[in-house]
Amino acid sequence: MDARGPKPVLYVAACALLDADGRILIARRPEGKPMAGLWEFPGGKIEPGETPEQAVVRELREELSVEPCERCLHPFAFVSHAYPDFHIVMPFFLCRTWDGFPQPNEGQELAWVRKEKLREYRMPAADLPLAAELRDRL
Ligand SMILES: Nc1nc2c([nH]c(=O)n2[C@H]2C[C@H](O)[C@@H](COP(=O)(O)OP(=O)(O)OP(=O)(O)O)O2)c(=O)[nH]1
Repeated sequence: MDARGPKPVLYVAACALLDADGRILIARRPEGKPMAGLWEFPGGKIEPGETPEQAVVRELREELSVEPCERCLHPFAFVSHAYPDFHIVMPFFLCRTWDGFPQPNEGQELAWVRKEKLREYRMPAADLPLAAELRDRL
């Protein structure tokens, strides 16, 4: 807490789609959004009443026209990170099976990246431990 009072806590759910070659899908946050230009894992805010899995399924559908089945989402790690203005809590899933071919529905750039190469893409601070976990544990 500081003079401005407690920071809001933001609950976000995200997912690494893994293709048959072991590459990971990342998306570049479009202009106009907070953290524009940084590369992130697909996902978004968890809405009231949603489970993290439901939030991931909804966000993948909206952002990428991809349909994972909920049971194909495997919990992998979670993030708890203090940004200057908010605190993010982010359950993070792996998914190897989905329907559809990822489309950049929100004008975002997409990239399929090998885990060793993730560090070459600038990511939000909260994602850095996730990129390291993917490198070490996949
Ligand atoms: N989707 C996603 N968001 C991340 C990651 N890392 C990270 O710090 N974030 C932050 C950025 C945002 O402050 C927040 C996600 O909010 P968002 O704006 O993408 O969510 P949303 O799609 O629900 O957005 P909106 O409807 O409010 O525009 O979490 C990540 O890997 N993926």
